[in-house]
Amino acid sequence: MKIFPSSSIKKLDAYTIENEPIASIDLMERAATALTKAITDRWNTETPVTIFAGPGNNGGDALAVARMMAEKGYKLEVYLFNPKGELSPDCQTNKELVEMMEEVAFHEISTQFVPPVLTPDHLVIDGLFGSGLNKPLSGGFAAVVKYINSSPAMVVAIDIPSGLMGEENTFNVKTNIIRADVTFSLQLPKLAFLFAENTEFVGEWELLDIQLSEDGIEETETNYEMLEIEEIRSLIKPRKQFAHKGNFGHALLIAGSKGMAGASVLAARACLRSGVGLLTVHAPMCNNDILQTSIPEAIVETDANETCFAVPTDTDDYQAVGIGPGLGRNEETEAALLEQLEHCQAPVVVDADALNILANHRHALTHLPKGSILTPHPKELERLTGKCQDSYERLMKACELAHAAHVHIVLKGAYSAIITPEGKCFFNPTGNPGMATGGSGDVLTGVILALLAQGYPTEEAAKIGTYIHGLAGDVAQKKQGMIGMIASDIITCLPTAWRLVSE
Ligand SMILES: NC(=O)C1=CN([C@@H]2O[C@H](COP(=O)(O)OP(=O)(O)OC[C@H]3O[C@@H](n4cnc5c(N)ncnc54)[C@H](OP(=O)(O)O)[C@@H]3O)[C@@H](O)[C@H]2O)[C@@H](O)CC1
Ligand SMILES: Nc1ncnc2c1ncn2[C@@H]1O[C@H](COP(=O)(O)OP(=O)(O)O)[C@@H](O)[C@H]1O
Ligand SMILES: [K+]
Repeated sequence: MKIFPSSSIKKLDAYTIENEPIASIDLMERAATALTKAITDRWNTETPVTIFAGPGNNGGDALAVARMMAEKGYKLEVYLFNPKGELSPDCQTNKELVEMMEEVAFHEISTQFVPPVLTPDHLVIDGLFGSGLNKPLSGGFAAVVKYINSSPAMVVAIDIPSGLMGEENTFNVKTNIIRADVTFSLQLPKLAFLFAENTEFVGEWELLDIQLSEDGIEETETNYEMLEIEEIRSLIKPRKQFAHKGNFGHALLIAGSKGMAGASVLAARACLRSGVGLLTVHAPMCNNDILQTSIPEAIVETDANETCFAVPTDTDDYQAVGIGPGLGRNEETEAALLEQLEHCQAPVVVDADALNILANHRHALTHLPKGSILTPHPKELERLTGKCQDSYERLMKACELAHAAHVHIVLKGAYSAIITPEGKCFFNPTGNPGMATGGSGDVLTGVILALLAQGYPTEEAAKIGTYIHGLAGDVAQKKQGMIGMIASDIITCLPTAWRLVSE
């Protein structure tokens, strides 16, 4: 599913109007019908409703919703803010229709605004501004937003909370943004919905289908997309009847140190549960017995060092290398990692401590093997790029890094972003907060490593791996609950996740 910036949404709107064809007022009617259904499905006619409409088409939507809800018997009060004495044509049309309805208490505000009483029983519908917002709210509009936010009423936002920009909010005035409980967004999600710091504004969000032109969506380019199960399913290669383990690659995992054998065990198990033909784990001597007993399917190659990774190994026989989980950061490991990366030909998944080491040797970032993937969580990314003020800036910096280093980046978290060197971002919808537990990231490294070893192109390996990892987390959450689940449960649920997307 594509995610468009506000500028493209306008074009898509125009494309639909021209090519369906449909009059813009009828498209607004379609949006309002979907919005009214979504709202009336949740709140009954007993709910006192106060609607705040702005001068543009977001306000037009709100006024059309007011008319439709009044027709269904809701008791409504409507405030239309028109300080410039200028409304969009469709907003004007809907104003005239609402004005005529006796059952609606309608107020058009040009200067003085006496705020209505809002109780905890009230439902506020926010239709002040939508995708046409072009600067932070200020003056009278900011005052209305603050009033709504300080009220005890439930708030539903139409399309996007008023005051929130669709993409970048780094320099926005946060106090002047509606804090919605629910956002009913039209057709496609906005990039801003995917950022943690915006949940306080967006609340729960739901998409409403208003049948914007499918051809228009297809033809309109964007750098942002949400992954969907159908795409992942189409990427997974079926196994041939006469397949043998040689067809599924030999992966090398360089992981673990004294006290952190667990990270290597988790990554190795996840790799084996993701279809790899053979797996060798390179580990310090002290972890040999742990690995041999806990993962009989893996081959263990011991480092010359007792407690940490210190001697680079030959990677010629491997189709992919995973490096980082539980590696530690001592000097010997640092030197070994840099040398290992310099001489490696196979694509590498670089995670955890390997990323932290690279943060101290940024020059090495531009010499990573072709097809490599970095899997940082936000803190690890900031060690590589410098501090970021918010998720949007972090995403932009990750895009710059992916471009400069010619690597793919999986920026982890809720809606993990898979970023290509060309600047495309694919957001992952699977996963849940139960995965915020030590070791979850090690599991992801193992899954992506297995896919690279099987010969999946880098972008596909990152997309499939991230999606499956989250899906396994969702299966684990259903079985164990968010609080009780641990990283090993994600591994246990990998087979079910694979079956869900491949059978
Ligand atoms: N997606 C779709 O296909 C469909 C979309 N639809 C709906 O249309 C909505 C978009 O409507 P829109 O383009 O008219 O913009 P909207 O947000 O109402 O505001 C524009 C007005 O605000 C003003 N303005 C801007 N910033 C301001 C500020 N800080 N402070 C003060 N004023 C400010 C700006 O004035 P300007 O600055 O340009 O003079 C202009 O007058 C969309 O969110 C959805 O609800 C559906 O109806 C049908 C299908
Ligand atoms: N709230 C969440 N929603 C979805 N996925 C999450 C959430 N929290 C964590 N995850 C996933 O869990 C993994 C955590 O990785 P990481 O932070 O590296 O953990 P660790 O270092 O403990 O292995 C990532 O893949 C991340 O996307
Ligand atoms: K709004």
